[in-house]
Amino acid sequence: MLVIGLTGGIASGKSTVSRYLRERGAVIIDADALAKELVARGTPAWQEIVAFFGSQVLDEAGNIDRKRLGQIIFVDPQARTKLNSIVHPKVIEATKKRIRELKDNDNVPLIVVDAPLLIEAGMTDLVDEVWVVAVPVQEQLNRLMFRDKLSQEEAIKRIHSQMPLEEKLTYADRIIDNSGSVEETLEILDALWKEIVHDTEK
Ligand SMILES: CC(C)(COP(=O)(O)OP(=O)(O)OC[C@H]1O[C@@H](n2cnc3c(N)ncnc32)[C@H](O)[C@@H]1O)[C@@H](O)C(=O)NCCC(=O)NCCS
Ligand SMILES: Nc1ncnc2c1ncn2[C@@H]1O[C@H](COP(=O)(O)OP(=O)(O)OP(=O)(O)O)[C@@H](O)[C@H]1O
Repeated sequence: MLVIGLTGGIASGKSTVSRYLRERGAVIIDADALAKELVARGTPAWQEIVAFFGSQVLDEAGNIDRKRLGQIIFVDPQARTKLNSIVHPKVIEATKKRIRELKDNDNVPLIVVDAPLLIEAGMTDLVDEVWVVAVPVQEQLNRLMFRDKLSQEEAIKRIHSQMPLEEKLTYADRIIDNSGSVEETLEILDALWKEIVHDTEK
């Protein structure tokens, strides 16, 4: 069973790609969602985050205030490294476990690990192929500012908090060009799906 690691910069279009693959029958492991579960109130990761960042990153109910934490880690590399060191090992373990469970299920045609930091977090060993969703940085910036209602300065900081696209591309087994319309990307994926499912049935 093929395990694909789907990655790409912030707002490059990973969710758009993974939604299509899910509709075709792939099972998606969403690393952002796993990370969210792993920092739920009272968990060991939550405790470590509160110990380091203080209660300024909690909302009134004691949950992590993601907006607040984001405002810190996207501008402060040391804080980001610390958060990553708390969360990433746990995301890796949870992803490994989920892949093992899914591999025991014969009905799953394709497993997709949707992880924005697949390469940065050292998760490429968990997957058979790395797919990188690519958009020119100016287009990425426009889409990010529009989607998350960020200023240009805030959006640039977020983009710069990740590995540059050119470096990500050196890890890519396949590059998914999402610079055109969504319809064009879906056509690319359609062809890719036929090729992959055909290959795995051989
Ligand atoms: C920083 C946090 C609090 C922001 O939460 P928020 O709900 O606003 O955003 P969300 O989780 O949807 O992430 C949006 C995007 O930001 C980027 N991003 C998230 N965390 C990071 C990070 N540590 N470094 C660089 N980019 C990141 C990703 O492209 C992601 O898709 C949250 O993303 C977080 O806890 N990040 C650390 C966990 C992580 O590394 N997740 C990715 C697993 S591969
Ligand atoms: N081909 C496209 N043309 C125009 N807009 C697009 C295209 N693909 C995606 N978008 C839009 O760009 C934004 C970012 O896309 P998406 O949310 O899929 O990115 P992502 O990589 O999953 O983001 P994140 O890293 O934050 O998880 C969304 O508002 C989406 O609707």
